[in-house]
Amino acid sequence: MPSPNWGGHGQLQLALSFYADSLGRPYMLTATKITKAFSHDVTAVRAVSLTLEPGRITGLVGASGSGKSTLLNMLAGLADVDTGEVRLNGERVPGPSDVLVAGHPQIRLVHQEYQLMPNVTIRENIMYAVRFFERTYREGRVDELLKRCRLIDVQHRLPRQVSGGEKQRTAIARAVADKPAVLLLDEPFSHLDLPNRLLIRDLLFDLIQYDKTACLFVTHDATDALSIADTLGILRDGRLVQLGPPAVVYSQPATVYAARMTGSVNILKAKHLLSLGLPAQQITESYQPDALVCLRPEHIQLDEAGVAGIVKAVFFKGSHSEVEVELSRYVSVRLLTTRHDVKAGQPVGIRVSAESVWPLKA
Ligand SMILES: Nc1ncnc2c1ncn2[C@@H]1O[C@H](COP(=O)(O)OP(=O)(O)OP(=O)(O)O)[C@@H](O)[C@H]1O
Repeated sequence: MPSPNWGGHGQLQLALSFYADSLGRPYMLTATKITKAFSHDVTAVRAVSLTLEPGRITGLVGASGSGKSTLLNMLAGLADVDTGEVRLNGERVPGPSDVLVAGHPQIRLVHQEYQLMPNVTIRENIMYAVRFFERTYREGRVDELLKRCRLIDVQHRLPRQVSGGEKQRTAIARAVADKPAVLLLDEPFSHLDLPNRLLIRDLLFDLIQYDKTACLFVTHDATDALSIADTLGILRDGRLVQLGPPAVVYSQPATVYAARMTGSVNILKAKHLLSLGLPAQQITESYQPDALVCLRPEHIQLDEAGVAGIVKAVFFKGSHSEVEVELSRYVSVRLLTTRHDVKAGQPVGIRVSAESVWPLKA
């Protein structure tokens, strides 16, 4: 049982405070219609509402400038909201203009630049977060985190003497060291090579499940969000345009932007579905001719008996290839195949099922 050196907290209350409020309810962060403008023509976040639940991961995907960092800062109590509110288990999270020291003790934000203390070791950086706890617990917790974050071999080095991935893992270890209720991460996977991305993804998943932290991370690349998040949000121009389970957002994107932000996609006018061999009656009954629809590449198959086209390009992706097929002067589509014998210029046939076509808003 951990017991920090500050007075006033009974041990039971402290133990509860790691996972729940004083009534024993698990921590939940809610944002209700929060908005932030920097000037009359720059509104970075517009009426965003979301809930972060214990042990669950929410990923927010948005292009550069879509308001991700501003949103994180408001959720962490590091920026004032103009309108709306952020609450942790019903209690308002104050902004910097309401308190002397900005930030909430139960909410941690890991920045893109890691913000490690440059002149102390990796171990001491993590230790700092649990400096108020008694020595035995403190040492044990740091050892545990060094092990889980695979930092044991570099623990006595300074931040400048370790790799980007090791710095990122140190920043995460430091942020979760005293088991905050909420962990917010700004682009945790950027600037990292694939092995490090996978390591951090697995590490986060593990830490959040284990400590029942409510987690939100923002990214401009949906690949990681799709694989780790329980809920996926799409942010555009400060607005949350879609929020739901990753599989739903991926297969039923609300808008063209949501479709493009979540992976490779074919976006067509409904009238061009005729070139894909879909029945004319079904198309005219379901869509206006110029309505936009989308079709993921994996839902188009190569099939000799299908609609004829010519391969324009083949992009090798390791486990599969993405193949661009021209079907007419106006219509080309991308499809996925595990075949390695497909070459540019080759005539092929393709097949699509009508159920995999999804209508989009512009
Ligand atoms: N301090 C500020 N003053 C004025 N405008 C700002 C300020 N901070 C951010 N902005 C503007 O608000 C908008 C959202 O910025 P924000 O940094 O939140 O986006 P982001 O999605 O995190 O971008 P990136 O992925 O490039 O980091 C942008 O148009 C940005 O130029």
